[in-house]
Amino acid sequence: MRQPSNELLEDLNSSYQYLPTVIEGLEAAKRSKNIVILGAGMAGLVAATLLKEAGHRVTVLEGNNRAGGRVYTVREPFMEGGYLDVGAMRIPKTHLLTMEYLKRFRLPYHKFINSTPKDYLHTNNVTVSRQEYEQNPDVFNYPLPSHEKGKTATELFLSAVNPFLELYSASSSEQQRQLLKEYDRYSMENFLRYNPIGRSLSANAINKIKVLLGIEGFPEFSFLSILTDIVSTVFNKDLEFIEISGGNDQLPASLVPLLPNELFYRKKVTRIVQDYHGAAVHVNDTRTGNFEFYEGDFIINTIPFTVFQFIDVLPFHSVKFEKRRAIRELRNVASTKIGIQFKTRFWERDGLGGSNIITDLTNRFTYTPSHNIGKSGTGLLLVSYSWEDNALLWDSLPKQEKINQSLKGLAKLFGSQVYKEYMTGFAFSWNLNPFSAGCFSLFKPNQLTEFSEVIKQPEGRIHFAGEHTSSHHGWIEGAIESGVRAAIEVNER
Ligand SMILES: Cc1cc2nc3c(=O)[nH]c(=O)nc-3n(C[C@H](O)[C@H](O)[C@H](O)COP(=O)(O)OP(=O)(O)OC[C@H]3O[C@@H](n4cnc5c(N)ncnc54)[C@H](O)[C@@H]3O)c2cc1C
Ligand SMILES: N[C@@H](Cc1ccccc1)C(=O)O
Repeated sequence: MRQPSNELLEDLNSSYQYLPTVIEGLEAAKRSKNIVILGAGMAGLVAATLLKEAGHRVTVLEGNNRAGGRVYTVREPFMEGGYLDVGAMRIPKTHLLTMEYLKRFRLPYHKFINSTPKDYLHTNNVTVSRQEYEQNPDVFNYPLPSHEKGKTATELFLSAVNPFLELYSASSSEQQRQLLKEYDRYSMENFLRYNPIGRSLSANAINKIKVLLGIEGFPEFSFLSILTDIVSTVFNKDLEFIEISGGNDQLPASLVPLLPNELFYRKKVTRIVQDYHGAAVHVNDTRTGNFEFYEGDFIINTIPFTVFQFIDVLPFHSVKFEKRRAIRELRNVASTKIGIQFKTRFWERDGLGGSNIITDLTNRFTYTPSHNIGKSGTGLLLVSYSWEDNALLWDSLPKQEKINQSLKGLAKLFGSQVYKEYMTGFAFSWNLNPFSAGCFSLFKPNQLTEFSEVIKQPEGRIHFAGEHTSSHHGWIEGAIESGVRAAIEVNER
């Protein structure tokens, strides 16, 4: 997909400003402070290491038994070194903060193949390659009016959004602010249906876009957020992606050794109490069952707002009303990933070494691995990757039934060989994960305008980081951006 106007993306992207701090570190602490950091995902780990390097005393409290959070690579129950990035799987090379950390830790990486002309696309019971589809966009027989025929989902989508992007690019800064406020009212569905600036699309054309551009699960979410977070990234064919060779969890794992005496696991935060003296964090140690508390001058919270709702913050009025509203209303969309290990890499016989298969089956997106292409031995497929409504469906099934159903969908593309090739499988629902209650934050209409600033503002001694407080929702880049921002804020207090 052609990148929507760079101007809109650059205006909404504020991570680049933090690159110097990632490279050079924070300014030395004027006064060493005690800082308690909640969560050892990428945001917490980045904030903690920067503040420790600057001379502060940090304590990181992680509720789970591992660091990394939503960067999560699964190696069990797979054999022969098979692994699956169940969380973050691809890193855009334009995500400079993330790329800087890969460089710092000398982490090996290779191209993540995000789409190829040979990708299978399967909708309305028709299977063709991406190349065939792009040559004949009507191959899936979507019932469309004549003026919408002959166009791919991307072309239909761009025909609807380009007038807005062009108006935005041609506007002054003040006019752009007004445009964002005005267009923030729209969900993706309503923008496409009632397009205030261009030609509205038919319901069937919108369905073609939702299925093939992956937004079928959350059309009621913000037009602007889906456009900037999703469609301009994972469906942008000009964007190059990489993955860390051996699993993306090596990135958080590289930060952990920098915190040998500061990082504590299975410390589930239950309460925060702050006053003009300082702040205390109450935890339940899930190993011993003991209740403990940790005191500090300041707190950096990276826990996603979803599960943060289970944490008491006292005194009640030390958190302003608008922040509490954002904590209640900001969603983490659901996502499920199902990985299956097979005896051979049978998909490579169809030329699908590294590919992104898109279907309207319950599997939705299938990715063949971008590593070990052409090598003999077992192969590990991300058989199903789904978001929001498409993902919630999978929560209705027990684990083995998830595996069986995803195999059934795969057999529609590769035949019954999938059953003979099957070795073992793994399924993970981020919606059912007690440490995130979802996959990544995504604004609903009006939340870009109403929440963008309030969600990252400190509340007394509590600072807020995490991908949801960043300009890159749903990306490691956003977590790093927010960790650096919060570290700068606390370092300067
Ligand atoms: C399925 C999926 C696919 C993704 N794909 C990509 C991708 O391809 N590329 C990309 O760049 N990004 C991707 N992301 C997004 C990326 O993984 C996240 O944006 C990033 O990892 C979030 O980091 P964080 O530190 O903000 O939050 P988290 O990683 O969620 O860290 C928060 C930490 O807080 C802990 N915690 C929660 N509750 C408590 C509590 N009560 N007490 C103590 N600790 C607690 C959690 O265990 C966790 O470790 C994906 C995410 C998912 C889920
Ligand atoms: N970054 C994740 C999820 C995501 C996609 C698009 C937008 C926001 C988040 C992925 O690449 O799959």
